Amino acid sequence: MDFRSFLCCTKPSDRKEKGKKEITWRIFSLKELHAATNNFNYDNKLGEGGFGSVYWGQLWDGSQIAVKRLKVWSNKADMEFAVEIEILARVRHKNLLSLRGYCAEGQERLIVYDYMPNLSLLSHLHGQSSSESTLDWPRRMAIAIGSAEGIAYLHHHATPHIIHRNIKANNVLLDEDFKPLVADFSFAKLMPDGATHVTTRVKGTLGYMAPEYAALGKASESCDVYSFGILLLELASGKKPIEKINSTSTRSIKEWALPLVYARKFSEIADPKMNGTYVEEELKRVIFVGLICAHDQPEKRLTILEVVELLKGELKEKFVAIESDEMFVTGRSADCNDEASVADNSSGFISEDKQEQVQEIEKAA
Ligand SMILES: Nc1ncnc2c1ncn2[C@@H]1O[C@H](COP(=O)(O)OP(=O)(O)OP(=O)(O)O)[C@@H](O)[C@H]1O
Repeated sequence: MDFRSFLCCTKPSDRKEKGKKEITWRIFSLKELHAATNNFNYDNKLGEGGFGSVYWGQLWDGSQIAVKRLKVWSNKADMEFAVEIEILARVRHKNLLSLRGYCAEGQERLIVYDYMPNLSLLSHLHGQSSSESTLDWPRRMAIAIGSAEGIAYLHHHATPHIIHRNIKANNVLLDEDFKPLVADFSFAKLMPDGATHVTTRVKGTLGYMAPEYAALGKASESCDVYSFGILLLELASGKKPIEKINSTSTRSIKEWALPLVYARKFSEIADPKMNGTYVEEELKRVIFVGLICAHDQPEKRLTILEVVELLKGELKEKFVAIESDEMFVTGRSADCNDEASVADNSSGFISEDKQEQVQEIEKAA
């Protein structure tokens, strides 16, 4: 199917707010995007992902944009492009990076977003901005709550519900006030009404993938919750989801954090870059919620709505129950059995091509 037929129902939306008509996105010409990005100049390049490269640009009105340009055209890539546009055009929430527009001319496929001046959470935790200690504790809490609210919109308010399938620190972008915006819907799936999961070809990032999804391709909202749990642990500790401990083995963030939680040594989990300046109760909350979200058994995980409330300090009784969960009181829990310890992939990125053995069934349960 050509993307044009796929997008036949996706028109720039007119939203009436207080009598004002707001056009939320539009179609860009290739010429306009060439002009905005200085012909996709290398100096404008912000980074590269599975879909292609992302460039900074400026439009004639002075507004700054980020343009994602498809690497190599293929029918499959065209379809993924259409899926991302289709999903982006549906979502509008303060914590989701929305669509500014797209361009499809010849074999060129480009997606246009607002530029996020503070780039990704990854760059502040582990990348070029990490030495500047830009993330104090209040900022980390606001990022945790805001991104959970963005995901809650996808899981509970969008129609049909949407699973993101690639929640990770590179996909949480930060605006000028460090407000988080969940981005990158290239792997997202629309959940058929009433379905508990969809079985699909595995795509995602090692270290963030729920075990039942990595092994069986069973994707559901709770897979996003798992990934978000890993993200919470990363945000609290500044550690990467998977760490190389010697030339042959790796350790997941869960394997590292759980023994410290058994010993209730929360200060040893806290990111040293915060120099001890965090709210202990909140740190504990982020760690317990992160670990229970990243439980190997999907039924033990929380819903993202519960996550939002718990992070805000609500659902006190639920939190007491979480703290005394067997995961945190027994010795080494069987829960450390995630894909991280068996897989070592330097990019951490799983594309469909590397997973040809997993059959795409696309069947609603
Ligand atoms: N709107 C934006 N504003 C600022 N930077 C952005 C924007 N969108 C993407 N980027 C940056 O561009 C880079 C590439 O992003 P992209 O979403 O293509 O890939 P990724 O998330 O790094 O990897 P993957 O494709 O594996 O998910 C990232 O470093 C991201 O921080």
